[in-house]
Amino acid sequence: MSALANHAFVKMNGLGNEILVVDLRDGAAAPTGEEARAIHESGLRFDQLMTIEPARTADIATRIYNNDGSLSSACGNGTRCIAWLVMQETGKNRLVINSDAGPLIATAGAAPQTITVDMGVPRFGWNEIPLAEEFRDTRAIELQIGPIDAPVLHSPSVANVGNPHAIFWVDDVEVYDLGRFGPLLENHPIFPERANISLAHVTAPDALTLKVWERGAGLTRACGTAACAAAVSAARTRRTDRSVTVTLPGGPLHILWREEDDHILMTGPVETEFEGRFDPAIFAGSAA
Ligand SMILES: N[C@H](CCC[C@H](N)C(=O)O)C(=O)O
Repeated sequence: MSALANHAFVKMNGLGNEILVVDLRDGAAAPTGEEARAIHESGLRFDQLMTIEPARTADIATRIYNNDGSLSSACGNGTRCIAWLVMQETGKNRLVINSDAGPLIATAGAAPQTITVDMGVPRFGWNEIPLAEEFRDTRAIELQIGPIDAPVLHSPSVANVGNPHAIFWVDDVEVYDLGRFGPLLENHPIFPERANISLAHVTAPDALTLKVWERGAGLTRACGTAACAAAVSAARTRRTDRSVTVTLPGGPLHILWREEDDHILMTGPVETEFEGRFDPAIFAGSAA
């Protein structure tokens, strides 16, 4: 029987990005990808499942599962959610969180239930995204979708902010069928680790609108790492300044790509929805 049978969880969201938090500081084993997918498919739906785990060299550690069971090294909205929970429990207003993308610093925001996370430094090298072949200028790579002579989407910027992202620059995020193009681009052979796919519409030097097809999760109401990737790509292609408000379907995030050290600071809200325990029947079919 799975170690998660009857285990507690907290359902949260960050701007509507659905996050299921599982606190494993009681020593319970982390779920397998198959178990994470089984939880989602049981009807307890999420975009990402995030664990809270003990850490020797940080306040906590976390593991991030997409709802298809794949692991991600970064999740901005989910990191705000787990940081907020631990801050409520400990009274701390600053936490160090060990993630597969490295240590993240979370601090309590000025407004209630807002958190700022230092998401680290973006990487732009073709082999850091990663891409399957060399591209010297990752501000616009040769990738398009649609007829060769009249591509629907083309020349995306790519960035890695703990996970791989491709951002297509458009004049209206709603006129493209991202639900149809997203999986084709997510799984394109140019992305050996797949990629998160965004449509970005720059509306002012300090503002852009974003719509995201997430790797391993599909269309979501918000994606923190996509907001970070789009903000730094907009700045490096001189479309915006380094401090922008990114408006997603679920609402706005503020992103600052700090000049002095190139760290990305993401600020946004968290919301707690409900708590529960996993029905053992969820895991009946999984190998564990
Ligand atoms: N929703 C998350 C991103 C999850 C990324 C995941 N889709 C992947 O990279 O595989 C966020 O707020 O950053």
